[in-house]
Amino acid sequence: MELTATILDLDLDIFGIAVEDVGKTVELIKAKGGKVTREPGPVKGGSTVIAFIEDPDGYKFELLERGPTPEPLCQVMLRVGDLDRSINFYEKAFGMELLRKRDNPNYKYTIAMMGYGPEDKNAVLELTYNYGVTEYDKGNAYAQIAIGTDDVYRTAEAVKFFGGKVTREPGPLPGISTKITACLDPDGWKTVFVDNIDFLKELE
Ligand SMILES: C[C@@H](O)C(=O)SC[C@H](NC(=O)CC[C@H](N)C(=O)O)C(=O)NCC(=O)O
Repeated sequence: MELTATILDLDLDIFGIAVEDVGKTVELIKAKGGKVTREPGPVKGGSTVIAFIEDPDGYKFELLERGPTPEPLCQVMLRVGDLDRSINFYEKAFGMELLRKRDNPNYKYTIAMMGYGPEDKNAVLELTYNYGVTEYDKGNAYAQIAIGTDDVYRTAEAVKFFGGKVTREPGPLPGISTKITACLDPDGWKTVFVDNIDFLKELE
């Protein structure tokens, strides 16, 4: 079995990109030789027009039809094995808000949108629970999301307290002194937290 294909065919996350016309975007992608894996049309069980595409490495992107937005990279979808456990973790340890929850019994899944502000203006995490599926293979291609924090030390404490695993203790990165910490959520999905002020200094 070919390893890379196996990993990328598994249940890796999907990045969501908001575009104003999914049909036109898909035409452009096809014209440039890109791969479209799901043609434009309403999402099953809903009305939002979506399409799926893959980049040359096999990462999946969902195009979602929306009005203009300051943040087109609008979602990262993570499949989780226990939705309430994940909602609780992202609320308490990461300080996110449950923006909405939608059950789709016809297609046997429930999603919970988690974020730091409304979905039309901020990138959000889309936690997906497939009925009866409690574990996923993660492969070794996808790495992490990064989130800014005002205090990496307190963040790491909160992560430990609410059931996450700190994989990189908080502190400065050798060489550039930006403070970071890294952790796994209860499903093993990784996040790196970066000190907000240190990060801005890196951009100077
Ligand atoms: C608009 C917003 O609600 C969506 O795009 S949901 C997309 C939908 N998600 C799922 O089906 C999640 C469950 C699935 N079993 C999984 O694990 O990915 C989706 O992908 N729909 C596909 C379609 O063709 O409509």
